[in-house]
Amino acid sequence: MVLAAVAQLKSTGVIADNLAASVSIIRNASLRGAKAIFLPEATDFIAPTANVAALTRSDDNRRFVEGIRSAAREAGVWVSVGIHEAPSSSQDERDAKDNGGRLRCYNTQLLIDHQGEILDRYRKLHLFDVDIKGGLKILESDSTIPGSELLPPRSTPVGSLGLLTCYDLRFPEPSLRLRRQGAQLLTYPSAFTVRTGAAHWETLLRARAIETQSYVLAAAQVGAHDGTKRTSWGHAMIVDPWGSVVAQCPDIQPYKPTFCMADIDLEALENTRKEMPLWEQRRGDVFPQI
Ligand SMILES: O=C(O)CNC(=O)[C@H](CS)NC(=O)CCC(=O)C(=O)O
Repeated sequence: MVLAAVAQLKSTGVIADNLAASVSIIRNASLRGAKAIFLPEATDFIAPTANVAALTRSDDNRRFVEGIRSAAREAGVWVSVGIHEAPSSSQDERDAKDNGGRLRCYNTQLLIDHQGEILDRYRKLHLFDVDIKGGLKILESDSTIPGSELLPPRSTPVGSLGLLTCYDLRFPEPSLRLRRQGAQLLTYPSAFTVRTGAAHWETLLRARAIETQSYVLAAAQVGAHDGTKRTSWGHAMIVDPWGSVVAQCPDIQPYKPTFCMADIDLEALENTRKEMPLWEQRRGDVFPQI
């Protein structure tokens, strides 16, 4: 058995503050025995859309990534963290411009090992473009370039880990593909809205855990983000392969940076999979594409 921690915090437009909160969570969770620590989507900053391109390319943002890598190395733990990632070459930068000529970025989850090395950069595949009556209109693709590939699961101290992000949660096909490729845990760093989170968040997380018979690690942004109209749902949690919520962060205001932890029991996971062998029962003859 090994402990995993998921974080809940409220990122602001001040990158250095968000780094300090994240480093403190990494240190405290590792002191309490966690071997892998999961931070939310957009932990580096949440700011008005007009500021996203410049903040993404700022020295502060480079320092953010270096600071998380150092904290992982010093604590000797693995860290997953959601960031805004600039395209790496000037050609990619040109391709990244939106219709208005604005520079876009990737919504990226970094997976960092206990030595501070960045092993994976998962770029969010499904972007949150919605227009819901009652005032929820968000066009993530205005500021974000969609990723183009699912990464194979990565072997970590808490098990074989599949990387996904936030809105990807609504699409079962990548989670099923990752499970077929051997994932035992799925991670969804998120910044769900209050409107959709109240209705769908826990149900979707538990559904993904139940149908893939995997742990689901869901770090989350929480609360009203300064300078924006956005408020995040929080409810960061860990769900086990049977679908039980085995850890959840507090929903008490004022929101403080926090984390919750659960034991990852891979033996119980394998038993669950043996007792109800969904993967031997799938109708690949009828649904070959997964
Ligand atoms: O890049 C950033 O600044 C942070 N990213 C986000 O907050 C993203 C895109 S706007 N949020 C979601 O995907 C929410 C999904 C959601 O709420 C749902 O599926 O219901």
